[in-house]
Amino acid sequence: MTTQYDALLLLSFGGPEGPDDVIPFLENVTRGRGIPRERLEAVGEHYFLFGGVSPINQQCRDLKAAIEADFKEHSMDLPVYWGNRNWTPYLADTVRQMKEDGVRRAAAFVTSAYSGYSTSDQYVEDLARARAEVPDAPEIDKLPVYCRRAGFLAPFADATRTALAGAPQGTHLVFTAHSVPLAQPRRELYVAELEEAAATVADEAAPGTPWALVYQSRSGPPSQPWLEPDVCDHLETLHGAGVRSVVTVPIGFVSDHMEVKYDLDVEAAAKAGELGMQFVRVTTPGTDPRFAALARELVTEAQTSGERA
Ligand SMILES: CC1=C(CCC(=O)O)c2cc3nc(cc4[nH]c(cc5[nH]c(cc1n2)c(C)c5CCC(=O)O)c(CCC(=O)O)c4C)C(CCC(=O)O)=C3C
Ligand SMILES: [Fe+2]
Repeated sequence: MTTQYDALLLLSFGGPEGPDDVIPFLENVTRGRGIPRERLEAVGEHYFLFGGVSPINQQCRDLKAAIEADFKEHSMDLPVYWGNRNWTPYLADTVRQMKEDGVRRAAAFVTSAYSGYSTSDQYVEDLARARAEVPDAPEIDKLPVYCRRAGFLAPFADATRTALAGAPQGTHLVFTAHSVPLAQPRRELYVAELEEAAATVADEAAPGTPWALVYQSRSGPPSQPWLEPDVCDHLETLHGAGVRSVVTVPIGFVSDHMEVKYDLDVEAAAKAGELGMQFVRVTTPGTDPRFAALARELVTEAQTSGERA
């Protein structure tokens, strides 16, 4: 079976772009999800610390431009659209625009590499909901998860190798991903894919270097169990074991958005500082040309195999 796509949709999370956006954005993210008010207020402060601007939207604009440049270079003649779950440009508005432009069948490249509810299934639900709002909406297939692909892993491996080259003997690698509730559907697969990705990057960057996969950015009520250990607790454990230097690899993310810039660069870095540990955080794939090219590879493969997520 072959599928012909006539557009690529970059599908992302969305983030506020000014102080007045912060609270409405957080309300969009947490609607009906039982996140305690105190947690919302605390996370609001993370955004206000950065002027109410999340880096994620500009990162999406930059990735879209990188994908367009890659398409052009490889004579791939597909328009690229961008829509978000939680902030403008809202997905439904993008789908409406695609429909008006005559798009019939699009492939969606999601800014998350893994299987699981938050990382994959929720984006599929977003697509269905947005399409339901638009009469005669184009078909939109989510492209397969890409956590095993070189276009995603090689930029991490290179950045990790470089960071380790400047770090002292005895440095540990700390891979981080967004925590999710233990009860979340498909949590086991999410964890298994993260473990595999971390092992691959550790092995490519520095075989034999001690590493662990830990979690960050937990929310939800304290009574609800989420994936652990938290990165800050892990730093304490390492410190107790005599480790004095870590290189942190945010393997669960594709760009240096707020969960990276605050939860790692501010919070975890401060924790390491208190403990007297050296803390280096490596960059995510972002607009690495190999990552931009991955969108084209996945579209091309989907067109020839008909494989979908
Ligand atoms: C697995 C996962 C990813 C990785 C996959 C992916 O990248 O999509 C991710 C990414 C992101 N999460 C982000 C922001 C937030 N996530 C929240 C809340 C939650 N995240 C969850 C999971 C994940 N989240 C979950 C289970 C919740 C609880 C509520 C719910 O069940 O949905 C909240 C509410 C406040 C709080 O409690 O933290 C905020 C503000 C941003 C934007 C950053 C920016 O602005 O730059 C990004 C990229
Ligand atoms: Fe999140």
